[in-house]
Amino acid sequence: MQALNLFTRFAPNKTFVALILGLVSGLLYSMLIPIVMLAISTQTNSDAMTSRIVDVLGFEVSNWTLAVVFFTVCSSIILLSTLSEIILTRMALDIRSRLRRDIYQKVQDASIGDVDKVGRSSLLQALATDVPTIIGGAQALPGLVSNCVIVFAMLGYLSFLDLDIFYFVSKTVLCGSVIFLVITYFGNHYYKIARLAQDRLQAAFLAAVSGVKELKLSRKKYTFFEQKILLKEELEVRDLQKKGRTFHILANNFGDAMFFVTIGFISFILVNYYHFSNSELVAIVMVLLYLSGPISMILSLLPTLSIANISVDKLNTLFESLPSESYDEASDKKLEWKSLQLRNVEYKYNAQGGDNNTSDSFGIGPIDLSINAAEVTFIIGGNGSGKSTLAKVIAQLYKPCSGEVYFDNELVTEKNINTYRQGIVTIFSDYHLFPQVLMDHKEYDKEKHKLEKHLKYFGLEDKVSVDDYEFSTLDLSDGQRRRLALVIAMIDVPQLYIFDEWAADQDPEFKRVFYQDILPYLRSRGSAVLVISHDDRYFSHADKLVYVEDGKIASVEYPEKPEQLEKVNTKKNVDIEGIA
Ligand SMILES: Nc1ncnc2c1ncn2[C@@H]1O[C@H](COP(=O)(O)OP(=O)(O)OP(=O)(O)O)[C@@H](O)[C@H]1O
Repeated sequence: MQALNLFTRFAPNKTFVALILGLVSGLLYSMLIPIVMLAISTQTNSDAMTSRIVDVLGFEVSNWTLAVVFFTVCSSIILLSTLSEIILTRMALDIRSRLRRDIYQKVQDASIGDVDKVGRSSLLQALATDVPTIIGGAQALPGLVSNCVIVFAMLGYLSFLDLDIFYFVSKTVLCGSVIFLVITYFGNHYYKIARLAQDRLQAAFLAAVSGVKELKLSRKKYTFFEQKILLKEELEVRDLQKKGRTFHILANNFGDAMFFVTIGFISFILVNYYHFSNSELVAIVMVLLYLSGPISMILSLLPTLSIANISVDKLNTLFESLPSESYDEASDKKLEWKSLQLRNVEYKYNAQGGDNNTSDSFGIGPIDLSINAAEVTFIIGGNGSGKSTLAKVIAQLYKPCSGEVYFDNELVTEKNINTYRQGIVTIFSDYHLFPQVLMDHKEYDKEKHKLEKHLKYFGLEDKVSVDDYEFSTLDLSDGQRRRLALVIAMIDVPQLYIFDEWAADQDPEFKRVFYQDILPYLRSRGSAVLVISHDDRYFSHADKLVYVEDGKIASVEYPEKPEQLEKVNTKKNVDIEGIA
């Protein structure tokens, strides 16, 4: 029923209409047999028949009134099923799009820590598997309703034909349903485990794609990875789904078999105990045969709905793992500040629970630190000392477990965090380059020229151009990609820049340009600039040097400025001031 709840939540009107259409078409379908039976039974009265024969387009039509009713019902069924199919397809597409949008939104609103914990593979699997499975369930629903209506109406008609046979068939259907549900339960159980295994398979596949170079260069590693990880998950999913599907097929066929046994039992055994007239027996068997179609439909649709329910459960769990971290709708208005202060701030990975919640998970703090506008602060320290973690707390991407963050005198809360984030631009080591310029039309027209100047300044003008919001290519060297990221970052004038080892893969010339030209330039525009660096040669260019050791601030220094900064321009000799 989770699937039905989801549909009524996302598309209440369409779900309602689709169910009503299913119900009405079920009722109409169930009218066909009584109409035909009535037509046949009236044929026995030949006088009445002769009087009712009408000539239509050269054909003799007996029982004219019933014929009109029959064709009206048939045309209504065709009309309703066409309408229902259109509504259903549109509803399915609506729900699919809503579910996908909900997933995008959840990822956007959740904390980085939660998104990391859930992982790319689970999110992709939700999009690739759960959403289509739920849509399959949505499409099965009206068919299920209409077939249930046919079954109930036909059972009603059977009770009118013969009460004893009705009781017999009802009891058989009830017993059959219980056994069917028990067998289906086992099928669902395997599908549930298979669904969890699919997440692991997706993770393994992503690893195989990301690590294709490493695996290609080592047959030994590839064999181990393929046999022990990728194929292990692949075969597990396959085997679990096979078991699940087998139980579902058994349940379906058991249902069908039960039904045929019932018809046979009535036709060959019960007839000997009850005295039916020939026409009664024909009517009963016709009703039973007619019932077999809808019952078989219900039996095949129920597993589809059960699997859709498993996916709804999975999606709900995913959504619960991605709670919204703030209720602040970021405003476009930039909040200006002169100083960002961390007071007694602590952050610990996996602090909110989860499988990896071990007491020895890494944490930083308690930390007291100020980052000031128009100041270049370097964060330095050994590998794994917590520099990037600290930078992510400063960027308001990681929420401190304790302590407070202030922008000037304003405390960061769930109400204002998104707005403060709008004034921060970062290039972390796992930065992402979008192939498009993410600006609206007005801003793009205004900034395009500046973008082109920046590309030239960074020596990229022969490599990348921008046309109609699109970069011509992102197939660049690592150093060039980072330069392109900086080109984009510099378009804006944010309150705070954070660069995490930006210069690590730059050639010596661009390293110098970064430390000696770019950082002072960004500072001169009034931004606070935070740089994580291992380039000790340039530490003297910082206004403030924060040394981090084992998640804590070991020292803060204010280096003497070198008297004469070596002024070096890019290959194209464009002055940094010229790019503004
Ligand atoms: N997503 C994560 N989940 C759990 N622990 C993490 C995560 N990212 C980093 N860590 C832990 O935090 C520690 C500090 O990592 P961090 O990236 O902050 O170090 P760093 O000082 O920037 O190192 P480097 O100079 O090598 O970039 C690491 O030792 C690692 O164990």
